[in-house]
Amino acid sequence: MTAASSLPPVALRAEGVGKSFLAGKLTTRILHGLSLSVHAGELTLVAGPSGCGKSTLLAILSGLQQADEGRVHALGNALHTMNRTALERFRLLHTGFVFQGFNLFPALDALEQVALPLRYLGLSAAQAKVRAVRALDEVGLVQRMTLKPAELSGGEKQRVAIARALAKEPQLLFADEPTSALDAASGQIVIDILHRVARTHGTTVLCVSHDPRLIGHADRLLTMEDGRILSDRRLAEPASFDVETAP
Ligand SMILES: Nc1ncnc2c1ncn2[C@@H]1O[C@H](COP(=O)(O)OP(=O)(O)OP(=O)(O)O)[C@@H](O)[C@H]1O
Repeated sequence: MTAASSLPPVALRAEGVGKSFLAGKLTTRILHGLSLSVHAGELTLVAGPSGCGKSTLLAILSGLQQADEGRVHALGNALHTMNRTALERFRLLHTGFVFQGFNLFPALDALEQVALPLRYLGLSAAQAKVRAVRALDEVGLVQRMTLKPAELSGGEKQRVAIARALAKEPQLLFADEPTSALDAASGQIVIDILHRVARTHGTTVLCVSHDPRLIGHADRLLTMEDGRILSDRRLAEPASFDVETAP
């Protein structure tokens, strides 16, 4: 496959996805028969105004929530047919998450934060430590791995959260407003890391955000409004792709 002339394989596909929420007695439709494809090894950014359904879309594409209608395929798996247990297993094996609020344990140091989920994957303590150190090195935090969240800056906390997600070596990385709580410089570092992860590991990175600083760093920008995709813009040449990085 020649990189510049064709797109990488599709890692995530939504077809006719609809979602409604009940608030009090009122049912509000959030996603309106939305369809999209996300390609492997790219950083795809979903932008749009607050409340347009970005986080709901991310939750459905990652198997955190189920759509009311439509079909969702992730790495070839039909998420819309899976029960809760199967979805949990899918997420454990294939996905990493980064959220605005970091979601770190206050009592654990950076190394422990990153190593802990690896134990759930069945790695020994020694294997988990090796992988955790490697992931912390990748985000430039190996020198600070004995520090707890209270001793780290916001940007550093988010980098620990990214390292925790990366250490699992997921094929899919989902980021929900990863830079919103950060100053410009820290936000820049975080988005650079996410882009590099997509390019060097072939990881499919789907990021939802209304932070305009992210746009210049994405390979592709999808704009949402009122539960629909309004525009789809490619910002960089498609990622080069070969069988070694294919999901
Ligand atoms: N579990 C839920 N129950 C009821 N309403 C919900 C639920 N989750 C989301 N919503 C509503 O769905 C709409 C879309 O929410 P969503 O978080 O997907 O939007 P968003 O584009 O990510 O917004 P923001 O940029 O502010 O995070 C909002 O009006 C929200 O209140």
